[in-house]
Amino acid sequence: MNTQANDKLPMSREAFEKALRAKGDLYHTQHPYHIAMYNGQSTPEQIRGWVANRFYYQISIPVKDAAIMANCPDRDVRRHWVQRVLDHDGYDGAEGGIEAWLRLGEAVGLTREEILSGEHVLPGVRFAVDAYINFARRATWQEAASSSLTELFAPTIHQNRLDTWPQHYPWIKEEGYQYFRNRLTEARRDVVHGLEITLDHYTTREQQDRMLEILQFKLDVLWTMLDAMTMAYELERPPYHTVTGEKVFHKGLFNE
Ligand SMILES: O=C(O)c1cc(C(=O)O)c2c(n1)C(=O)C(=O)c1cc(C(=O)O)[nH]c1-2
Repeated sequence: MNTQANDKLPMSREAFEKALRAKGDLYHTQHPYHIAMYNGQSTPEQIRGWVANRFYYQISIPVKDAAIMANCPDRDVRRHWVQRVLDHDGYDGAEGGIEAWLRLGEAVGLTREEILSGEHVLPGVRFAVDAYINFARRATWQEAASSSLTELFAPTIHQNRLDTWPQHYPWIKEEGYQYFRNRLTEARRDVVHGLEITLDHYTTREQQDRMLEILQFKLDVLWTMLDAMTMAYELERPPYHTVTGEKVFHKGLFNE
């Protein structure tokens, strides 16, 4: 049997979806920074560092989604996709995810001003998030859309936080948890649409393999953000720590 030729056969829709879901093994749920957070081993400073840094991801998501729409000539897709921007930015009658994240920030003891200033955002986090935005700007809309599919694995991580954080961190105010609650339904809905686009679009084996690389790229973005936070808040080696304790790293250049 010529296995090489067989290797090139496209995966069925089911097999392709299974291969995508298998990437969940590499989701940032497995990162030691996250493991520490839901095992109750994180200090308030580590939680605050995570919330302040993740804010940069939160404000970048709608920019990324608007970039996807800007490249998409399909009106039906845009009608669906625009909901993601509204989910984060909010609209009349709905405060949106960015506002909910700011409340999470306040609930863990940060001020709105310090979150909004971006002063805590580490260069490694910025570069990782910017890579995601830039990918969405340059890729085809289908490729950019499918890169959101790490969201397949996100409801578990949000639920996990809701299940474990209140017991471990009684000092976090209850109103901070609304973001995670909202995402349980929003992410599940996003995934249905993202998966439909992805399973329809990648039909040759070569394309399917490329899509798995795209998903790996996105996993790399998420993992790298936590690596930067590990250096700063666990190993206490933030950038320039050999020179100064000041947060001298750049801010205010992009997306702010
Ligand atoms: O807290 C998390 O672990 C997590 C992960 C992800 C993800 O997998 O990219 C998203 C979110 N949260 C999230 O809240 C969110 O709105 C979101 C949008 C997207 C995306 O790629 O379009 N990912 C994520």
